[in-house]
Amino acid sequence: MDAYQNVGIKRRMKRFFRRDGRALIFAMDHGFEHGPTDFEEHWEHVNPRIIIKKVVRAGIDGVMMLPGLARAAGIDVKPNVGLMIKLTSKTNLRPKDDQLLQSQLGYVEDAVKLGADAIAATVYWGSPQEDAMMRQFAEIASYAHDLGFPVVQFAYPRGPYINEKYGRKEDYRVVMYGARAAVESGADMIKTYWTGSRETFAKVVDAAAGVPVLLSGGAKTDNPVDFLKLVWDVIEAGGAGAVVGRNIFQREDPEPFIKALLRVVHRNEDPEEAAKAEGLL
Ligand SMILES: O=C(COP(=O)(O)O)[C@@H](O)[C@H](O)[C@H](O)COP(=O)(O)O
Repeated sequence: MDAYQNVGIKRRMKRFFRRDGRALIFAMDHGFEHGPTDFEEHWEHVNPRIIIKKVVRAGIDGVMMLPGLARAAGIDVKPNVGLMIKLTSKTNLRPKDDQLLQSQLGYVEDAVKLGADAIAATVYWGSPQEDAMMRQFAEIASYAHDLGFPVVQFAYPRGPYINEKYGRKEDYRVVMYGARAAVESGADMIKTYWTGSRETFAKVVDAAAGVPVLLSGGAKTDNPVDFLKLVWDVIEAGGAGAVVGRNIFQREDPEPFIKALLRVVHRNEDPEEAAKAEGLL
């Protein structure tokens, strides 16, 4: 028989991942990490209750927020949608030397009180402050696991040595390294960068040794089909889906776009066909 907490972890994982083992998750921590200017293109989406209602209506599988935003809009994340609470962050206002550190801004207990289904934290692998983030993650993960919560690691290679050695943080060798480090530090889901090709992303998926790997969305593409194609490549490479922020809330009408993404993620639909089916083309 499974220990109680193992059942909790498995049940909560299913609130994000459908039977196909894939998930599309909406991210909304940008007001804190990037600043509210990220919402200027469609300013009404700065209001979490407005955008959360839209993404839930479109059929999103999960929503990721920081604790304070979940306090404002967590109630709009319907019970059939997974709620991921991220417990670490940083502002874009802090000095440059401190930009490579994510600090803890909430506790596992806060996520529990908010009705979370998963708990997330970022580690910048390769940062001069890697040690602090590793310890932070270990503490969060250990306690969350004891309570039956799956833990998500935003495993981002970032730091001067990475740039020196690999040229760019999206180099597959270093993304793969970050994904592996996430697995070995106890993550149940991994969110990371696109490596530029299916072949290289497949290696990241292999290095994750069965732990689901989700794409970190990135900047909005002007053509929505370009982003659908990117997510299609992730799926074809064995990725488990995507965590998407700007590509959703920076669009005037996010609902058909989310529906098209869901077609790609869950029905393996060709991106152009999915876009046509949802009236994007
Ligand atoms: O990791 C994050 C920000 O990363 P960044 O420092 O901008 O590379 C997350 O907080 C975002 O929520 C995540 O990147 C998903 O949002 P989009 O990238 O799709 O906007």
